[in-house]
Amino acid sequence: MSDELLTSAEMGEADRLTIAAGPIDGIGLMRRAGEAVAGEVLRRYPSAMHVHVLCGPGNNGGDGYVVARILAGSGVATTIWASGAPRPQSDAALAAAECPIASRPLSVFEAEPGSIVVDALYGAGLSKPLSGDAARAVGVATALHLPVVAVDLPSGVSGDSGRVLGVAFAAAATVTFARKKPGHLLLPGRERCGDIVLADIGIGDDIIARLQPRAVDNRPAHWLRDFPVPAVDAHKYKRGHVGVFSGGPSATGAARLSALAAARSGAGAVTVLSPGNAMTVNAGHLTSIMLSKTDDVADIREFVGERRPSAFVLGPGFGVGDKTRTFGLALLACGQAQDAAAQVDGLVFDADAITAFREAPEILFEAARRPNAPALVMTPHEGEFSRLFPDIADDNVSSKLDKARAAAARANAVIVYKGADTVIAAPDGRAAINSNGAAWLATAGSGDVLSGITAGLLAQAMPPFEAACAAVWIHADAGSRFGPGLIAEDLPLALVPVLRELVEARPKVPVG
Ligand SMILES: NC(=O)C1=CN([C@@H]2O[C@H](COP(=O)(O)OP(=O)(O)OC[C@H]3O[C@@H](n4cnc5c(N)ncnc54)[C@H](OP(=O)(O)O)[C@@H]3O)[C@@H](O)[C@H]2O)[C@@H](O)CC1
Ligand SMILES: Nc1ncnc2c1ncn2[C@@H]1O[C@H](COP(=O)(O)OP(=O)(O)O)[C@@H](O)[C@H]1O
Ligand SMILES: [K+]
Repeated sequence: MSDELLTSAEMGEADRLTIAAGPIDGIGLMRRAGEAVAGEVLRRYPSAMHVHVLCGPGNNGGDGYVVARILAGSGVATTIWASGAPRPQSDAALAAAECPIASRPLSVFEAEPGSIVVDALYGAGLSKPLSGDAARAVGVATALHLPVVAVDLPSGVSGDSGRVLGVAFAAAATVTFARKKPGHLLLPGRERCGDIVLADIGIGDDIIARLQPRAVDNRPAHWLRDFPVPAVDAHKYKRGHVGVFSGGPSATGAARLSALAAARSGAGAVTVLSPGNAMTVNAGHLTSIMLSKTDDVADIREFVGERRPSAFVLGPGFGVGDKTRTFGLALLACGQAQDAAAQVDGLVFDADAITAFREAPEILFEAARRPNAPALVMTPHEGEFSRLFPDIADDNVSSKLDKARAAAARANAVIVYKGADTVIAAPDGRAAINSNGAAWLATAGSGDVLSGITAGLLAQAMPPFEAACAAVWIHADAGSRFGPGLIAEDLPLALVPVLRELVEARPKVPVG
């Protein structure tokens, strides 16, 4: 599997372990890295007249000297612009010594329209914002609209966080090695990378496995084996029953969107739990989805005892107030009931169910930490995240990945930190970054659909982290396929072809 994401520290360790295991040494890895980049330049720009290779002082620059040697050897006019000499005896110094082209100082870098830039200034070792000659080089490339091929990362982009330190190149393509890094998927880094090419430079899967990376690029391979399909003897309640709480008479649509999505995702039964004063409105808009009057905690208990739901959605359109907190805490206490049948497997708290706890988040976290509490998945967008986790949100150094993980650990919940680069994190540190979305999903009610898909999968006994990862991927795939014109009402039906392909692919995934 090659979807693991490596931090720069993990990549350095992979490098070290590979060299220690032999037979490939540091300069060997560097030669392979440079060969991969040069190959990509020649493949993309076969008639390039002139390539400018910008080399930094570290190993990223070392890769650049290899690229320049190979391009020049292929007959391409190549100029090296160097920022500082490599450290003596380093692999980069060896690579520079093997390169027959004299370098010119980066401080006088100039280029002509139509030429190509290879950015080998800084990669995993980026330690501060780009300034001086490097920042000027970014300006030159940008002003002339020169295609840039970045080595490992566009200089200026942090591989761990995807942040831009100062300024950064906007590459047409980025060639990285062994595994992608979080900064290739997190924004704004993702946008600066262009096409990402993953090159095998001889760092084996066994080495990566020894590092036990905890973050992945969210793809079906990670959760498909847990993806539910109905058993031959299924009946509707065996497929899982989801309860979705509705808001008052003028705020019922969000719950219905969520309910429809839960049903499309395979829950055998879905009930909208409506306040008495919104029953008529809801009844007028529901067909296969059931409806039950729910005004207080006693109504919830009765529903749980009699109808045996396995998952709930609380929050979409529900309103922020005492009732939201009371309902949320009552749901989290479901596992504490004496009646074992009153066990609820999973809860999805979205929107108002998150905001409602902004003044006293600890009460929510404590309830979620209690033994036997149902598994909790929370799906905050950026605003909701900062209401529940203000200190984590305000941290200007941590990545979105780190933030989601910290929040998951604190809340004992799976956190789906939404956005164009949604991060899913579990309390145990596992995390995934989603990259198959599209901006078409930025439409009102889209998040309500996501919470419904998540609950639908939870109700079918999919484990919470996997259910959340699957829901995010499925939602994003449906939205990207639908494309222009998408509104949230379209999403439940747009799930159908996505689900069909997953079900068809499922048996091919090795179990174990
Ligand atoms: N690991 C592997 O498996 C493999 C790794 N490989 C390659 O190695 C790369 C990592 O190399 P690396 O560790 O030497 O770091 P690199 O990115 O060259 O930067 C360090 C130098 O830049 C300097 N510097 C940093 N930021 C700066 C700034 N803004 N402005 C000015 N200076 C700045 C920094 O200075 P310092 O922080 O020490 O002050 C230091 O001198 C990796 O991206 C990949 O391309 C491949 O060869 C294949 C195998
Ligand atoms: N630019 C984007 N690219 C990909 N996905 C996006 C983008 N903008 C929003 N989304 C996704 O759309 C959904 C919006 O959810 P949310 O903000 O809760 O909206 P609402 O409250 O209107 O339902 C989330 O799943 C989010 O990840
Ligand atoms: K670079």
